[in-house]
Order: sequence, then C-alpha cells, then structure tokens
Amino acid sequence: MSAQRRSLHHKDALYSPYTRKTSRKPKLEHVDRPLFDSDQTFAPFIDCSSSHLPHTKSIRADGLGHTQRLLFKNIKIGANEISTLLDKAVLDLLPIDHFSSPLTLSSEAIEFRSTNSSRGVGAFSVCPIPSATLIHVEYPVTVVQNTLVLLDLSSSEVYRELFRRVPQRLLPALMSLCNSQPASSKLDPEEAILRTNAIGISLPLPKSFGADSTGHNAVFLQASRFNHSCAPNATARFDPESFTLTVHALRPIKKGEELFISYIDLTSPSMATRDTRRAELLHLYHFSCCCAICSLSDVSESDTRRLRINQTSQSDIFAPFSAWYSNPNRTRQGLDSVMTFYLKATNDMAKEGLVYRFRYYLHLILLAGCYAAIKDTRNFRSWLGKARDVANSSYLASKEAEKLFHYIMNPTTFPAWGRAT
Ligand SMILES: C[S@@+](CC[C@H](N)C(=O)[O-])C[C@H]1O[C@@H](n2cnc3c(N)ncnc32)[C@H](O)[C@@H]1O
Repeated sequence: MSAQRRSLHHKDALYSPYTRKTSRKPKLEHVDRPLFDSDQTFAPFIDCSSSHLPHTKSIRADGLGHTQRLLFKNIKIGANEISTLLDKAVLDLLPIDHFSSPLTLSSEAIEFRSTNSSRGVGAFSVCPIPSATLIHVEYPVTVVQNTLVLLDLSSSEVYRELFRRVPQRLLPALMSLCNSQPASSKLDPEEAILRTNAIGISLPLPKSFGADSTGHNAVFLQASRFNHSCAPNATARFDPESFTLTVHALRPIKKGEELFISYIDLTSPSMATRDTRRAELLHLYHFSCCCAICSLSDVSESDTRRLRINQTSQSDIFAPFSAWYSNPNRTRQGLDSVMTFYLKATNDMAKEGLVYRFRYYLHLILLAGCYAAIKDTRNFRSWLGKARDVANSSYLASKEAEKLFHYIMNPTTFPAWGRAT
C-alpha cells in the first residue's frame, strides 16, 4: 500500500497506489547465468517449481534508465521468513546480518474482525488506546520492488514465484486476504492479492537509483487488514532497520473503535475534495470510500476546510510567527492575532482528522512558540506535548521527540521563551 514515491518517514499516507505505469515499460528477461557473486545459486526463472528451489535467483528488468538486477531472496529473521524480490543493490544495503534478534510481536490492543459493512474485515481496539501508542508491529510476508508494476507480460509469473517462496504454513492466510480487483481484470489470485493488500514501504536506496526511483510494496498478514479513512486515527511506518511495520495511534482511540490508516496522500491539494479522493480510491483500489468524512450528507464545509489546509504552504505557516518575532517593535496584541491564526488552523485540521500531518506538527510548534513568548508554561507544555505525540507517532525521527521532551521539561530553554515580555 504506497508506491507514490513517497517515503513513509516523511509523509502520512501509507497504502501505495499500486499503479501500473504506461510509459517506459521495462522488459523482464529470464536470466539463466550468474550475474553476481559466485556464492549465490541461480536458476532459470521458469524452472523453479522443483522442491530444490535455489536460495536466490535473479531476473532483469530494464527500466528507470538502467538495467535492474532483481533477486528473489527469502530473508530470515528468527522464525520469520520473508519472500522478497529486490534489486541486488538494495539487498546489499539492508542490515540483514543485524536481523538476528527477531522482535517479539504482540498486538494486544487490537483484534481483526468483520466490520459488518462493505469494508470487509478491519482492525478494532479492544481497550482504550492513548495517542501515540505503538499499536502493532509486524514483519512482512512478501516484499517486492514496485518497478514490477511497470511490467505487463510476465508480472503474473513474478508474483506466482514470489508467493511460491512464502513458507507453506503462511500461504492459507496470505491467500485469504481481501481481493478487490474486478473480475474483468482477469488477474491471477497472487497478483490480485498483492495489488489489493500491498503497503508501500521505503527501503534504503543506493545513490545511483536517483530521485526517480520507485519504492517497494509489502504484504502483511495482519496489517494489510487495516481499512482506509480520509480521517485516519492510526498511521503505519516501515522501519528498514528492524524490517518491521509499526502502527501508532494518532489520537486517543476508544475501546471498540475501528482503526484506520490512509491509503492515499491526503496532503495533496488534489485530494482535498471527497469527489477526487473517491475517484482516486476507485481507480487505484476499486472501492468507493465510505469513511466518516466521505459519508457526510453535506461535505462542502469539509471540502472547503481541506482546500484551505492543503493550499497552505510551509512558508505560509511560518510567516505569521516569523514576521512577529523578527519585528523589533513586536507587541503582545500582535502576538494575539498570530495565535488566532494557528489556533484556527489546528482546529480546522482536528475537525478534518488530519492531525498527523507535518503541517499540523508545525502549527503546534509555532503555537507553543507563541505561549513560550508570553511565558505561559501550561499552554506551552500542552501544545508542545501534542507536537511530541505527532513526532512519536509518525514521520519524525525519535530525536525530534526527544528534543521536544527536553523543552517540555525545561520550557525556559525554548528559543522564543519570554520574547514577548
Ligand atoms: C487492504 S484491504 C483492507 C482489509 C479488508 N477490509 C479485508 O477485508 O481484508 C483493502 C480493501 O478494504 C476495503 N476498504 C478499505 N477501506 C475502505 C473504505 N474506506 N471504504 C470502503 N471499503 C474499504 C476495500 O474493499 C479495499 O479494497
């Protein structure tokens, strides 16, 4: 779920639109000779149904301006085995040797069950979940470079091979994942399941890949069951270091609430209205969104708020505070209107359930900055605490959250402290 060339670490949408590119289609070629290190075993791509499957084998895909060398490789982390098809250079960057201590996975805060709606199965909380809680950790069952979406002819063979390498005991659960592809697409079940359930993940890429590089798609036996909402209450992030997907709460979640992530880039101005979001989800995932926002009988206020939010650039966000801060004749009254600006914006975002966005984070920091300027410790801590929750739960490095914690503990170290007095 998320191949929009977006990094999960920097943006908020998680599912990859598993788009099939029509231009620059690479050719997949069978390679029947070793391309790389002598210690790897290679076999002709087609001849792989024997019980003596080679540990790795390679195929080539021409695309992205250069020939890519993709390897089928099962990555083992403790008892977990992940069937992957990755570029050799990407595999080389993975800290595979450090994967020796598998994480203990447990998701006691949620259960997966029927939503009793057109959404099928979904994830539900079994207890109240505070904001920023780590809800779920999971290893993928398959990972594939999404360049393959560029392929037409042999893609079904590639997906079949990828699934054939999945440990037998996991196959029933994998094959029972949701398939939303229209029957008319006549996709093999493996490809249909991958297209319906893949989550876009970012893996470290070699510099030679350039900015135009595509990402990767991973299927998870449980996390792929999270449904989409245009006002998500959870966010997923893939950590290449541990090779796990983590899901965090974006706000307090009540017992029994369904957990939703976002499959699309809600930050894009083109995704501000219900009509465009529904069209995008229909096009990419073949469903009509029935989330709380899209189900509103009158969505015009929401559309207007989202347009306002999505059209505000980062420099627009900094501008009011910067202008006040850099003015030698700044006044307390001037600061009041700056605060009103940030309060209104955060309120808009909260109403739309867009509280996990980087822009929301910036608003929180700047609002905290206003309270720091007037030495209002209580409000400063409250707004910076919300920013810390965002930092903890999404795209920001934990160092950022640590820094905020330091300011919360000692507000006087915050740069704008007391500047209004
Ligand atoms: C990755 S699966 C999610 C798990 C799925 N509900 C299941 O039963 O396994 C994606 C599919 O769930 C359904 N779905 C997810 N979010 C939805 C939403 N907001 N509105 C309607 N259907 C949704 C669609 O059928 C979509 O193709």
